[in-house]
Amino acid sequence: MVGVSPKIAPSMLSSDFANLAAEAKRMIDLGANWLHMDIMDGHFVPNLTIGAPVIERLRKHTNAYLDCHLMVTNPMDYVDQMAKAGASGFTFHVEVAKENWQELVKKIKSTGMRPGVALKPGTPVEQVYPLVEGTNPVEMVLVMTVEPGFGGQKFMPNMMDKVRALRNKYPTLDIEVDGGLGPSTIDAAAAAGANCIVAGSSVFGAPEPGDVISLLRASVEKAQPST
Ligand SMILES: O=C(CO)[C@@H](O)[C@H](O)COP(=O)(O)O
Repeated sequence: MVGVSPKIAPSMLSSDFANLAAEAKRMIDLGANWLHMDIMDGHFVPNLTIGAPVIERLRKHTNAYLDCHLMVTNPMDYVDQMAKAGASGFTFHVEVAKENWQELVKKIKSTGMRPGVALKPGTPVEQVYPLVEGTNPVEMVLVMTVEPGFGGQKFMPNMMDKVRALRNKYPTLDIEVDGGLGPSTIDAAAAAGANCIVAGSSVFGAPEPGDVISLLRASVEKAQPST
């Protein structure tokens, strides 16, 4: 498989938010590629987390790629503030961008952030195809493997059909999976074709988080040799 490399992204939702800068450094020192930041507005999902002010403060402590997942009803309202705060990737949900995704992707790109699109478990994968194939395409698809909103939920193996369909169509696309990923579920996700792996509770809850990060990476490398 050419062009995709493993990106292991601990979900900072499971970190000690009171020590976010130290937690971010700890994850990068342990081998994480990205830091996954869950932005929730209490409306698109029934939970409220962090927003641009926290990204901005965290950015002062790390150069890491901040992979921001916007679980919000009005993603357009967040583009400028997230870019100014120092977000690296801006992934919005297709369910709330059916009308304006072209404008949204254009705006995200104009700020220098990398656009991605996410889909909830109940959303057919076909809905994201136009966003990957357009003249101004997204650069990542995030397949939710739990209902968005909370960490610590059970991985939904039937979402692997979506991952497989995307990988078959787009051999070099970054495909991210998020929700319930850990040592017991990574092989299914990697075999289906996911290369960007978000993992919260399995990493932060482990006695040796670095071992889990290494295991996740090894599984992706084994399933998808990148040369
Ligand atoms: O976006 C979300 C939840 O909505 C995720 O990023 C979770 O935070 C992943 O947590 P685990 O399922 O790995 O514990």
